[in-house]
Amino acid sequence: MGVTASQPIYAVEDIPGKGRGLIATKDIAKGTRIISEKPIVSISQSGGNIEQLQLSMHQQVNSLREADKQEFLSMMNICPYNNSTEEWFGIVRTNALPMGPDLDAGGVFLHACRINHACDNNATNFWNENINQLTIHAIRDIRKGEEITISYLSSLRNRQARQEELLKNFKFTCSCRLCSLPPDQSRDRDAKLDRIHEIDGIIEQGGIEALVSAPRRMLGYVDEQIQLWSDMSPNEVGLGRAYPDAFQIAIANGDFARARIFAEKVVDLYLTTLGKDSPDVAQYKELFRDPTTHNYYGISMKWKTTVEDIPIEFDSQIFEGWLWKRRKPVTEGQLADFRDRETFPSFGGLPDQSGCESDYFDCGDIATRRPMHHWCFLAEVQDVFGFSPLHVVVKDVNGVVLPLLVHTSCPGEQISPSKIQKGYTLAILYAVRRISLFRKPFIHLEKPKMVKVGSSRREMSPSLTKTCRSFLYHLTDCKL
Ligand SMILES: C[S@@+](CC[C@H](N)C(=O)[O-])C[C@H]1O[C@@H](n2cnc3c(N)ncnc32)[C@H](O)[C@@H]1O
Repeated sequence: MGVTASQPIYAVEDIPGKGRGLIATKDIAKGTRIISEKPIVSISQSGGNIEQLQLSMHQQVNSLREADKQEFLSMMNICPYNNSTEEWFGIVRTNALPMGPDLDAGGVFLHACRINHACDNNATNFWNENINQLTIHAIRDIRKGEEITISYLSSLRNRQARQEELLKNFKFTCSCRLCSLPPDQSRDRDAKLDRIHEIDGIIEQGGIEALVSAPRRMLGYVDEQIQLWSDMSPNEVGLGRAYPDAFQIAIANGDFARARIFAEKVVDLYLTTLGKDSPDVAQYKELFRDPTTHNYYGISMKWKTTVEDIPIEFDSQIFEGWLWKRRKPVTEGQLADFRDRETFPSFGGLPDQSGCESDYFDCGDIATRRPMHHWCFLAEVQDVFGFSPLHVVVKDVNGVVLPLLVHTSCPGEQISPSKIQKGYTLAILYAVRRISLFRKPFIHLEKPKMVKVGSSRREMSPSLTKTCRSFLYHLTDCKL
């Protein structure tokens, strides 16, 4: 992978209905670098107003070697013009590919700009900052005689959105394999692409905050995106966006093990699409070696793991389940697992009252939100100070001792004093943590029935009382 072709492996030819284009003159293996090229003309968005950009372009074109100038002038122009400056500007506008450190510049490349668009492109373009050149890599095996194509789109959307973007920006109607699918197949694909796009929006909107407040949900979204891509056809560029998201979710929560695996996947993908001399490959190789060097590391340590936590003997389905933290299907009557900190969170792991998205509720609105799964705060009672509201000192599942108030909205249904004693186990279903600056941490409950107390005197109750046991069955059996 990342191989550079030693001789040209393509020829520029006339392509019916598209002007000119690039045709493979040999079989090209996936990952091959087809082109590596410097621009002959470039303009940057930060290079001033339109007159200044036109002047710069004029000077660059006029200083080209005659052969290059003729080649530039033979390039396609989809913009109307009244004079040579406007004509040349139109050529740049039609052909420029993104380049520069922040991709805020556009460059005209003699070879790469002859490549036509396809929504199911077999090659991809990237600006490589290390070698200061634009690269084109094969993202699929390309057969001799096949046209080499890239994507002109900002992202792969549904057919209508793609057609609109291409017509608006490049003045053509795409008739690639994807755009020519029969309506039913196209509808099915479009629904998947719409969902991928929707998830992109959710992840972008959620920002760093959601990576920490709802990491499991966010990881689930990326998992869904990757499954959608695999259902269609593997899309190196789409996956190249999804895996870095998964990496960030893992490392923002201290999950070294998963972060390392995601970093490795990014390296594999980038080797194919960008090549081994790309700065992005170097960056993710370093993150694979030590994920903790990422600046998100340590924002939360909720999922703290080490490299030893990477499972080695699982079959691939179990491994994928572990990697994406997929919820295991529960069978009726199955007891909840005490070691599962999502089902039995510590006090610090409970959802808080803030309106933000969390892994626990279906939406951020306190009035209407519903639990997305079952969870239970378990704690051993260390001391009892009062009953209205319940005021106790407890030790949570992490062994943290803390004073705790349990408020309920129904004063008539307070927990009976006789039910709570030192050494008993307190179990609160769907507990929500509240912390205020001047008060003790507390848990507010809408329904006192959500509190159960067991008389186990053992540390953290593998032998809960019958009440608690049925309560735990309840955790896995009841429908939300
Ligand atoms: C950067 S140029 C590509 C090279 C160009 N075909 C040439 O002859 O120099 C972009 C223009 O090529 C044409 N083009 C690219 N992909 C196409 C496609 N799939 N179908 C039809 N025209 C296409 C459009 O006119 C578009 O504005």
